[in-house]
Amino acid sequence: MKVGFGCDHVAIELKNILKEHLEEKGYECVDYGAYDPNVKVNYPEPGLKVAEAIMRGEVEKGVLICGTGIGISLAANKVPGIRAAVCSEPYSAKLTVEHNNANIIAMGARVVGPELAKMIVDEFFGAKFEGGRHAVRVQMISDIEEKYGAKWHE
Ligand SMILES: O=C(CO)[C@H](O)[C@H](O)[C@H](O)COP(=O)(O)O
Repeated sequence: MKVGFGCDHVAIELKNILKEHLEEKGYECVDYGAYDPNVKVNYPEPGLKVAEAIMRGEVEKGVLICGTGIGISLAANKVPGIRAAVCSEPYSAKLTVEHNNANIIAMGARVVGPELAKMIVDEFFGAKFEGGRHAVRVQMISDIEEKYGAKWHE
């Protein structure tokens, strides 16, 4: 599976740790920045890049990291079809795939340490969407996007 990574300048170290962690497990990781901790990057930029990469089919899922994981996920979720979930523990990371069919996991470099972050991504990428009643609810989220005229386009 190809995974897109994005972060702002405060989360580069954790991004690199998680990239290496997933690459050791056989995932192909595509890095959409930020790259240099000394160059400030506004979190909506990487959030948008990874979200659009998923919608274009360049990568299958994404990992987004900023100080809290919140801002970067808010940006990504503005792209129709994106379901980015901020998780600070593994249980939610598993359930957000099983129940919400999340395609991006977001977390905060100022919130979780590297070992917990690895557990979070392991649960996220190891989980499978359960469909059934959950598919009805995920479709309702898509219906809200459509109600307000949000449609994915290049
Ligand atoms: O988590 C955040 C946004 O959702 C943090 O506010 C940013 O990552 C952080 O603020 C960026 O670092 P800065 O030095 O405060 O610009």
